[in-house]
Amino acid sequence: MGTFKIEGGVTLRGEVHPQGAKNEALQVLCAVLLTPEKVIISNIPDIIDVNKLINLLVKLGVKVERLGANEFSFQADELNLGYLESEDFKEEGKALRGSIMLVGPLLARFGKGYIPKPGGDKIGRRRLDTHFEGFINLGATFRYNKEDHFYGVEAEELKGTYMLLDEASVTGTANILMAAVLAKGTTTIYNAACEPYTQQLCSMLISMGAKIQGVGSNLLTIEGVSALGGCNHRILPDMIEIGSWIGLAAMTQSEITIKNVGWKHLGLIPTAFRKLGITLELSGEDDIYIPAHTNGYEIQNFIDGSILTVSDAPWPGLTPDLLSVILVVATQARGEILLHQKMFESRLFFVDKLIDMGAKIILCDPHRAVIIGHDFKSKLKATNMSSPDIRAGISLLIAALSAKGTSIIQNIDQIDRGYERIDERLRALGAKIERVN
Ligand SMILES: CC(=O)N[C@H]1[C@@H](OP(=O)(O)OP(=O)(O)OC[C@H]2O[C@@H](n3ccc(=O)[nH]c3=O)[C@H](O)[C@@H]2O)O[C@H](CO)[C@@H](O)[C@@H]1O
Ligand SMILES: C=C(OP(=O)(O)O)C(=O)O
Repeated sequence: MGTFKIEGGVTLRGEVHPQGAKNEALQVLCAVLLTPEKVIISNIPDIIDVNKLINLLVKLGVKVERLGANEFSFQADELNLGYLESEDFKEEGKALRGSIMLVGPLLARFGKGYIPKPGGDKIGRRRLDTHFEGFINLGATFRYNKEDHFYGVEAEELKGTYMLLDEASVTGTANILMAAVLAKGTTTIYNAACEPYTQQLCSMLISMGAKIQGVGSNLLTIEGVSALGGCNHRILPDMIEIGSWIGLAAMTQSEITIKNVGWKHLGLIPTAFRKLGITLELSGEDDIYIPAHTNGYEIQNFIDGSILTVSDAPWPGLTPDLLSVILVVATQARGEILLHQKMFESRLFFVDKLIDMGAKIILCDPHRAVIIGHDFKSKLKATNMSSPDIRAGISLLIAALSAKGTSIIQNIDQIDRGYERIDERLRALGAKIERVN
């Protein structure tokens, strides 16, 4: 596991180009299994999780060709389904959360889909009921081997039906959708997740020949077709990375322009940062300009004067993946905030490290923290820390960049899982960051 050494307190300046969205990439890469024809995907981020998934596709027999730095073609015309029952798959398949979405397309096209309990961030319980209940509704039989945590679904034929999901699971909706596009008849998925990731998956599937209505809403109607064809698909900019750059600019009091952000797909993200008092402007065609916050930033209260609460919610609510960044940015704001991470129960424990660095935070319970900002009157102190999950990792990195002195962050694979060449891109803005060992 690698380590970052960061000399904090340096003001940054310049332009950044966001990478393609990790969570969309994981969905659309799985969708290549739905057709024997060639699928070309561009703007694929070069990050650990995505590369692991591409590697799994290769092992499954998908022909993968690199066409450019972030562009690949995929052809799933001769698959080696025996790989699904191998020991290697049991190991490799659990290395990331996104691998769970291999199941839906495999079930739809080949009548069987298997997966070891997938990994991903250790941020609380991450159940898979929604996924498998969806497949069962479509007519699949389900089995689970408790000893080696191996899941399987099989079906001779999938039949469309109405289903109301028990929660608007992002990967669950994508998985069921990819099964339903090749099912017989009409499937209706109510309480579907509608994040831009899933909207993009829908638009890719439609260009492959799928019939889907309700894209962008929580009611998807899918009329099954007998086969899908190839397509070209471009992944959106990563909205979580964009939010991370906004937070980093504010906290390091740096002037930064984020290029080609896909503003109309950012939902409440700009609003959430503005509520913290951060100035950000849509500039040029589709860029975000953040001026240097030399006078700090002041958290707004609610209209009635009560303390601002920022909480997550399924889309179009605020994504849970940005709350850790918002939390760290609040440690230098003028004012107080209550941060409520509703979805995950273990995502806030990294605040201990921020408290060690001098941040004023009260962790009320695993889901809620009160943050009292320093208004830059006192800087965070550099320290040694380890990245527990991807978003806590980037938040600790932002804290280290704004802190006084030299910090060490271990376990940076957690950051590399989701942020492409982050150290290189930070250095281009003037940051003093090195990858040591
Ligand atoms: C690879 C990928 O795409 N990962 C994302 C995906 O994970 P993933 O698809 O695994 O997350 P889910 O949407 O299934 O659920 C996340 C958590 O939120 C809870 N939950 C979910 C829906 C709901 O309406 N209410 C509720 O409380 C679930 O019980 C679970 O604990 O979505 C999460 C929620 O946006 C993000 O954090 C992850 O980055
Ligand atoms: C939780 C996340 O990722 P994953 O679902 O892949 O663990 C994330 O991207 O913040």
